Formats: sequence, C-alpha cells, structure tokens
Amino acid sequence: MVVLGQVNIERQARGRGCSVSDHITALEYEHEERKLTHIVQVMDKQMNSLRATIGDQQQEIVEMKRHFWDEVSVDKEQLFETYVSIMQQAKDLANYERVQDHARRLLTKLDKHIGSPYFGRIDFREEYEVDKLPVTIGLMSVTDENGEHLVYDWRTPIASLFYDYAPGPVQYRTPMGVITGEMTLKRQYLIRNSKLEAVFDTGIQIGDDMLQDMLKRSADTKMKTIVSTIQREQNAIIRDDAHEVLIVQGAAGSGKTSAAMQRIAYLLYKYRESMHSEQVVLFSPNDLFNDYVSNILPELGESNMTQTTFQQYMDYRLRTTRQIEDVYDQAERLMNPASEAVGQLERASARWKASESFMAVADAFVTSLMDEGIAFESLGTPKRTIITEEMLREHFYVTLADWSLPARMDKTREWIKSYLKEWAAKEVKRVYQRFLKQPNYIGSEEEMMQMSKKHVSKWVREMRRKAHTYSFIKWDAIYEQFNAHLPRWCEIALASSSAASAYNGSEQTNDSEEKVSVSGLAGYAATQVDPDAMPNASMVATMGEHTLARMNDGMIPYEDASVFLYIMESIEGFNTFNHIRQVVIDEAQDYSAFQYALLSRLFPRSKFTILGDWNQAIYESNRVGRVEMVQRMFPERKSTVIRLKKSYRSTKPISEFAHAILPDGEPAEPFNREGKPPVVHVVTETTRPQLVLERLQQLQDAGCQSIAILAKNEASSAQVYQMLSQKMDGLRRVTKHTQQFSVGTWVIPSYLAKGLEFDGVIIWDADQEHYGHERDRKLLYTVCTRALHELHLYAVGQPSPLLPAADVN
Ligand SMILES: Nc1ncnc2c1ncn2[C@@H]1O[C@H](COP(=O)(O)OP(=O)(O)OP(=O)(O)O)[C@@H](O)[C@H]1O
Repeated sequence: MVVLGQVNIERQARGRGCSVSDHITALEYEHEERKLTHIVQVMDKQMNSLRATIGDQQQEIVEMKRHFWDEVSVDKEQLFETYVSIMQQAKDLANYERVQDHARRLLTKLDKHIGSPYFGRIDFREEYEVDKLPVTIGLMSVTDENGEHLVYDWRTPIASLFYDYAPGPVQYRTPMGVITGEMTLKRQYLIRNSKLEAVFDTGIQIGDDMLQDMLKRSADTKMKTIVSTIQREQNAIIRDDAHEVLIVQGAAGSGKTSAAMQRIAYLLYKYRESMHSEQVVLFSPNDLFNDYVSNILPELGESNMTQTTFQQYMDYRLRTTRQIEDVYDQAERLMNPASEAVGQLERASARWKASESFMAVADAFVTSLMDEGIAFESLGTPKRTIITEEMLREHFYVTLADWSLPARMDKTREWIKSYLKEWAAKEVKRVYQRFLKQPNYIGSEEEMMQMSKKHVSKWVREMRRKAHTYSFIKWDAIYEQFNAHLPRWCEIALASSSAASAYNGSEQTNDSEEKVSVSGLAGYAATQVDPDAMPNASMVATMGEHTLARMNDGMIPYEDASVFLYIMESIEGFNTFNHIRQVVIDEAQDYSAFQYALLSRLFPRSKFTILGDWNQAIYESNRVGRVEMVQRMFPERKSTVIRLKKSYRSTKPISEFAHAILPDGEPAEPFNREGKPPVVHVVTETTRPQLVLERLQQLQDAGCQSIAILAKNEASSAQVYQMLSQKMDGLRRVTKHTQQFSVGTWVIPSYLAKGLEFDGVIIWDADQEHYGHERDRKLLYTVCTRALHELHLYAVGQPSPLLPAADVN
C-alpha cells in the first residue's frame, strides 16, 4: 500500500488499502474503480487483437516471401507482367511490414502503460455547453472501438488544463483558437499494477501530496519522468511554442532538465507529422549525463534524440595538429596552477576569452585577414612542390581580392582542383615518357600508360583531399599569429567598437555596406566591446605569449579551442546542419559567447531550448556568461526567458543551506519537504576516513541507495577512492571517462557531479583550504545541491568561510 506523504484528509477506503480524499463518496469511488477496470479491459483487448494481427501478418509475410519467386515467368512474352507482379508483391510486402511495425510499437506502448494507464482527470464544461466532459489524462491516448477517448495523452491541448488551473474558469489553446469554460473537478490517481492505490482531489498545484511522494523516493541512475506532477511554471516551458529561443534560468533542482525532456516529448507529439527524434539534438555536459537522461524519451513513448557534447563537436571539427584540452582538464589546471601568478593569469585569460569583448577582438583579426595574413601550405608530392605557397597567396589575395573569405576559400579549392587536372594530364605524359626510356622491358605501351596514370592519380587524390579539407591553410599558424599580435587586434576592436557605436548612433543607419565593415565579419560583437573588460596592453601581450607557449607544448587550451574554431569558421564559412529542428542546451551557463555564436550558426533553422543556472557557473571560462549574452547571440530569433524559482530536488533544510551560500544569488523557494539539516563535521586528516566510512554505513542504514562522496578535484578523488575502497566493498569512482553509473556509493570529482543527484552527499573537503576563495562559491553551491535527503560536509581544520551557519559536529 502506498501512503502519500502529508495526506491528512485520507482514510483507508473501504478496507481496500486505497488513500482517498475525504469527500469522495463510496459511490464515486466505486465508479472510479469500475472506470479503471473498463479501461484496463479495453487496453487488454486491444493488445490481444494486436498480437493476433502481428501473428497473422507474420504468417502472411513468411508465405509471401516463400512464394515470391513463383511469380517469375521464364516466358519472354510475359516479361512485363512478371515485372508488374513482382513490383506489386514487393509493395504489398513493404506495406505489411509497415503495418506490423506500427502494431508492434502500439503493443509495446500499451504493455508499458496498462499497469498505470492514467494519473489525472479534469471535468470541463465548455462555455455555452450544458454537459461537462470528464477528461482522463495518461501517458498515452486510449480510445474504445467507437473511437471515444477513454484516456487523453498528457500532451493534447485539453490536458494542459490539468497542469495550469485549479477548478474554476479556465481556458486552453487549440490550433483552432482559444477555448474557454469551467473546470469543475481536478483529480489525481495513483495506479500501480492496474490497481487504484490513491485518489484525491486537488487544488491549485498538482497535489502537494503526490509531489511529496515523488520527491521522497530515492535518486536513480536514470532521470525520472515527471509527467504526473508537472508544475504550472514547468508546463509553460514544456508547451511554449511561440519562441525560437527559449531560455530557462532556474535554481538548482528546479526541474530544468526534467522540463526540457518532457518538452521534447511534447514537441515530438505535437509535430509528429513533420518532426522526428533525429531532428532533435541535446548538448549536455558529458557522456555520463547523456546516459542519465537517455531513458526519458523512450519512457514517454518516443525514440531518443541525438545526444552529444560541445567537446565532441570541437574534436571533430577543429583543424589542428595539437591536442585539444577538455573542460575538465581546464578546470583541474585552473584549480591547481603552477603558481599563484600563473593561476591569476590563466583565470583572467579564460574569463576574457569567453566574452563578447574577446569576440570583437577575434572579429578584428578575421577582418584583417581579408588583406593579408593567411598562412598557406604548399601542395605537392614528397619530392616536388606542385602548388607553392606563393601561388596560393597570389590567387587568394590578388585574383580573388574582391570576394569574402569563405567565397575565396571555396574558389581557391576549385582552382586547386582544376590546376591539378591540368598538371595531372601533363604529368602522366611525362611519367609515360620516363617509362618508355627505361632500358628494361616493363610492359606494353598500354600497360605503361596505365601505370603512369595510376602513379599520378595517387598524388592527385591526396592533393585533392587536402584541397577539399582546406588543408592548404596552416590553421595552427593562423591561431599562433592571432596570439602573437593580440594587443594589435584589441586596439582595432576598441577603435571599431567606438566607430560602430558612433555610427549606430548617427542618422545614416541605412548604409549597410559601411556597417558591415565596422562591425566585423561575424557581426555579433563589435558594439559589445567593453573597454573596462579589456585587460591592459601588457597583460594582453602576456596572455598571447602564454597561449603560444601552451601551443608549443602541443596543446590548445580549452578556452582557446572555441575561439580557434570561431576564427576557422569565419574564414572558411560556418558549418550548418539544416535538418535539425530543435536544439536543447543543458547546463547553459557553461557555454561561452563563442560557443553560442557557433551553435547559432550551426543550426540556422532550428529552435533552441537553453537551460541554465548561472549560479552554477563553475568553470572560469564562462563566468562572464549571462542570460542577456545568450539572447544577443541569437539576434535574428525571437527569444524569451523563463525563470524557475522553486527547487524540488533537496529537502527544505538542504535547499535553504545551499542557497545561503549564494548571498547575491537569485532567490529560490524550496519545496516544503522536511528532512535532517546538513551537518558540518570538523575532523582531522587522520580521523576523516574512518568517520566518513561510518557515515556511509549510517546513510545506507537510513535507506540511501545512491551516495556520492564529492572531492574537489581529480587527484583527491583518486586518493579518497584508494583510501576508502580498501575498507569498503563496492565503492566505485567516476572519472571524466565514465559513461554509465549504477545505484551505489561513488567517489566523484566535484565538477563531474553537475546535473546529477544522490540520496546522500558527503563533501570530503569543505574546508578553508579547498573552498576558501570567492571563486569557489558557485562550485560549493553546486555540490551541496546534489543531495536529495542528506548532506554531510567534512572539514579538516577551518570549515569553508563560504558556508552558512550549520550544525557543527
Ligand atoms: N514537477 C516535478 N515533479 C516531480 N519531481 C520533480 C518535478 N520537478 C522536478 N522534479 C525533481 O527534482 C529533481 C531535480 O530536477 P532536475 O534535475 O530536472 O532539475 P535541474 O533544474 O535541471 O537541476 P540542476 O540544475 O541542479 O542540475 C529531479 O529529481 C526531478 O525528478
């Protein structure tokens, strides 16, 4: 029996172990039971009939395949008839298979939902109508043999009433227009194994009791669907259709990811005729997170979308011979710098290189490349240069001088190909002559000609490949050059920016030609240059030199990788995926201005759902990012920002504790779920391992199924794991390479716990040494907000000054 959280008006219904609201009469209750039985019977019948259809058709298909060749006639006169007959059979076969496929999918869906076919009901009387319509809402639509709706899919327009209103006057939107009326009843059900376990009528929100019950459960290795308890503000995110860019700023645990996942399921349903799951892409922080959310769409009866990370895109796209640092190695580098001075420099550099101001600097550099500066790579065979750097430069900068950079790239590529064609024709003759002069017999003339062609075509193929992949450009050298003269591009950017501001403020705004010339190639950022955000000239020069030194060591720092890619794409043209219709970006606070500019160009015909919590911006490189910056990166698209303030994940004491870490953060409203207050344990290096092991035992005894021990960085996480795993069986460790995790106890570096949640969280090093700086505040907030039910912080010596007052042990 399930007893819902705080249901105080419940009573055990008629001895059958079901919780019900007090005012539901016995008659009504029986009616509800009969309704459930009826719906389950209808679903059962449909499943039987689908099984029979599948069986019959399977037989039919086997028969057709077996007799397929019987139709083939050897009589030449009947050749046409035979052809027609075979085509018809192939068509029938394909049809059968399509119907089969559909039947199988429907059967799987019915099978999945028959145990809990619905969760809500509203009674709705449309304006000017006398009768009210009871609308039962579930994860899939169910109709009887007359086509009458027994259950409405939660994504149908009328079902939105369930999420948006309390009983009273209501309205909902349909493709035909707005429908108004009155809701006379709003009811929730808990049904398991096709049995009614709870029924109660609810008010404004989707019943607190049901939500309490959901939130009391244990964290899982996979995200849960929230369809039966979606809150009104989340429903606004799920059903928003009016904006091309929907940005959600929400407190930790406010349901951003959950809402985004249900939103995709909603959009796939609404646009099922024109949009498919392959046209939806999710950008998430890492593979582990991708795995965590991978079950939601299948649970909701949809195929999964494409899931990726920005890092994967950069690794695939960036034309460099250097290794590209990832965001985790960057985090480690910035947390543990070689010296305080290097740390300061690298942090400042990472911040600046994520900003719009820096984008203006990159634009200034790209603009300068219109006149000079692109380094070319000659093409040839190992023994001979065929197209020299000089020839390429001449073609690019003289012959094609009037064209844009991407057009010049394209035309140069074509020019190389036609040059190679002419060269190959001559070269074949030359090689042939050489073969002819061979003193020994090496083949007939024809054979020698073939050999010559083969010999030449090997090199031509290789050079054409280089042309095709733009490998006639020294991309690394271009980025080196950008860094070598960084102060110069800064000066130009600042000058262009004031010119652009002056220009934009003047009367002549219709002269678009001039505007292009002052606002840089990418056209995003020139007016966003903030002179105060520019480091001073000597600092800029040092930053440039520092990057060059890293490049010399064979590495492109993470903060540089997207700048490099942006410059590269500004030159060769932006990559585009036109078929993608929806892009979801989770943990949006971790993306730089450059990354947004690239994504916006990459998916020119897509809508964007962007979810972030700028209070969890733990990576240095992205601290400058703000919601407004994101909007500016999509200048042509209609955008809106929705803020989620209520947080659902943690108990009230944990939520309040975590939010107190952020004195200037956005106000958050914890969901009223009681629990133990977080405890700060002051320990010594020597006592900590044993105390943590005891705590783990206590958490497990208290029913915590998933527990995370969060250590600030990779090295200490490895150390903790080594120390504790000797004394505890089953302890596991997450690294940046982990792709899946299961319920249990894990040691995790702080930054990899982002987006995830655990029943119990132990923070291994919540002390002055590890979380002593202002810059650690957001990371500390992020790790504390991973806990659902219990939070314990351990500090060797002085606890972190960023922590609010708490129980201290
Ligand atoms: N309406 C809801 N009904 C039930 N559970 C909910 C609801 N909204 C959120 N939750 C639960 O709250 C937890 C946090 O949700 P989610 O991970 O989507 O939040 P988030 O805003 O993306 O968090 P973060 O930014 O901290 O990673 C999850 O366990 C989710 O199931």
